[in-house]
Amino acid sequence: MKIAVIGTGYVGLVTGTCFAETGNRVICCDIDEEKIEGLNLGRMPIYEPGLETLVDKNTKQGRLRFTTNIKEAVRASDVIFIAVGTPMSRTGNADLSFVKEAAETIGKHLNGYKIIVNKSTVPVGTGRLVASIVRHHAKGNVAFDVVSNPEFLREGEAVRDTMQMERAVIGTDSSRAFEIMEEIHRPFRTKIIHTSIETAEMIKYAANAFLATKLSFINDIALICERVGADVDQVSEGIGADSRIGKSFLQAGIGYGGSCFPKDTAALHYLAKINGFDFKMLEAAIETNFRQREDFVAKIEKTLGSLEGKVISVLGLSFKPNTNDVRYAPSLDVIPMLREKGAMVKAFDPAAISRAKRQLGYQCSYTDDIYEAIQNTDACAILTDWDEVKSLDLNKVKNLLKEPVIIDGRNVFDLDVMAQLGFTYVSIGRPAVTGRVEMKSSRGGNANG
Ligand SMILES: NC(=O)c1ccc[n+]([C@@H]2O[C@H](COP(=O)([O-])OP(=O)(O)OC[C@H]3O[C@@H](n4cnc5c(N)ncnc54)[C@H](O)[C@@H]3O)[C@@H](O)[C@H]2O)c1
Ligand SMILES: O=c1ccn([C@@H]2O[C@H](COP(=O)(O)OP(=O)(O)O[C@H]3O[C@H](CO)[C@@H](O)[C@H](O)[C@H]3O)[C@@H](O)[C@H]2O)c(=O)[nH]1
Repeated sequence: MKIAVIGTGYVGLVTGTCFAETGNRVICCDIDEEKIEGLNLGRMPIYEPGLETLVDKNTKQGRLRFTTNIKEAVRASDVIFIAVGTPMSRTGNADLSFVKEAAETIGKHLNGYKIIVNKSTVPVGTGRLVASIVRHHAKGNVAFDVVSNPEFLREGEAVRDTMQMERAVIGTDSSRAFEIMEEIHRPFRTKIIHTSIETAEMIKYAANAFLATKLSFINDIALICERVGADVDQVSEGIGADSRIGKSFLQAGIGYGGSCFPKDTAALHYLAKINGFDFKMLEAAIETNFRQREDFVAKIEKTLGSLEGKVISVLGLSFKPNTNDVRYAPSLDVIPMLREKGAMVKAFDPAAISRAKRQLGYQCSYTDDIYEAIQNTDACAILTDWDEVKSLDLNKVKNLLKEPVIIDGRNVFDLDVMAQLGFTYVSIGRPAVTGRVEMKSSRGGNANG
C-alpha cells in the first residue's frame, strides 16, 4: 500500500515507520523543515526506544522517506493519515487548526480515490468536518472516504504499542475503506473494532478520560490513606488483583501529565458541556490531578518548613520516564510553585532538559548528572521515576544531601529501607518515614499524615 502520513510527530513518525516495517511504502511529511531535514540526516526528533533502528532500516530499504512536499505525498498515496497536533485551546476544546489545514491541503491535491484517515485525537464530528473541507477544496467530483482511526500508543512504549497493538478502531461507513484499513492492519494481528466515525472519535476520548479518572481515583484514595494510616500501594495491589478492576493505572503519584490526558479530558468536558451535559465526574478527576501537584509542594513545605532560601533538587522533568516530552509535566507546575515560595531548584533529567528549558528558562539550574543535582541541597523531590532515580545509590545520596530528606512523588523506594538508612522520606499515600536527623524546620513536623 502507498501511504502518506501528514504530521511527523510522536504519532506520525511512529505509525509511519511501523507501516513501513510491515511492508508499505510510506512518505512521512511535515511543515517543520528542520524536523524533516534532521530525519533525512538520520537525526531523531523524539526520544523513543527502538524507533531509530526501525527508521534507519526502513529508509535504507526504500520503504520510508521524509518530505516537506505534502502535495507530492498526497498525490503519490492511496491512503493518507492525518497525525497533526490537536492542542488544548483556551476554552479547553481541541484546537483543530492543524487538522483543518491538513484537510485543505489534501483536498487541493486530490488526484483520484483516496482514503483519508484521521489519527489525531479530535472531538466527535471532526471526521465529517474533514470530509466537508476536502470536498470543498477538491477539484471536480473526485471520490474519497474519511475514516477515524484513533491512536492509543503511549510515549516511551510507542513502537511496541504499535507493533503489538491491542486493538485497532476503524470508524467508517464505507466498506471499501474498511477493507483497505483491515488490510493495512493485518500484519499487526490485532482485534479490529469497526464502528461509525463518531463512535471511533468518542472511543478515544472515553479511553483517555477513563484512565485519567482511574488515576485521580487512586490519588484520592492515597490522600485518604495518609490520613488513616493505610498504604496506597498495597491498596492498589489488593484492588488490582480483581480482574474487573485490573492492576494497571493504579500507581498513585503526583498526578498525570503528558500531551494527551490533560488536553483530552478538557476537550471531552467541553464537548459534554456544549451538548448540554455537565460531566461532573470528569471535572472532579481534572481538579484532583492539579491538587496532587499542590499537595506535593505542601508536603515539601511541611517537611522542611519555610522554603525561603532552601535549595531543592528536582529529579525528573519529563512527564514520565523514557520520553523527552515535558508537555503538562508535573515539573512545569511544581518548579514554579517552589520558586514562588522562595526555594532555589537544581533539576535533573537524562533526556528532557532542552525541552524543559524552553518552558522554565532560568527558574532553575539543569544537569543530566543526578548526583550533581542532589549535592548540597536541602531535599530531593522525585517527580519522574526514571531508571536513574530508581537505581540511586542511597548511601551516596545521604552523604550528598545537607539533610537526608526525600519527598517522592512516584513512590520509588521501599519504606523499610528508607527507615533503616535514616532518611526522612515522604511519599504519596504511604506512612511517612521520619529520619533520625533533627530537621531545621521553623514550623516543625517531618512528615505528612
Ligand atoms: N503523543 C502521543 O502519545 C499520542 C498518542 C495518541 C494520540 N495522539 C494524538 O495524535 C495527534 C498528534 O500528536 P503528536 O504527539 O504526534 O503531536 P506532535 O506535536 O508531536 O506532532 C505533530 C506534527 O504535525 C506537524 N504539522 C502540523 N500541521 C501540519 C500540516 N498542516 N501539515 C503537515 N504537518 C503538520 C507539526 O509540525 C508536528 O511535527 C494529536 O491529536 C494527539 O492528541 C498523541
Ligand atoms: O499508574 C499510573 C500510570 C500512569 N501515570 C501517569 O499518567 C500519565 C500518562 O501516562 P501514560 O498513559 O503512560 O502516557 P501517555 O504517553 O500520555 O499515554 C496516554 O495518552 C496517549 C495519548 O492519547 C494514549 O494514546 C495512551 O493510550 C495513554 O496511555 C503520566 O504522567 C504517568 O506518569 C500514573 O501516575 N500512574
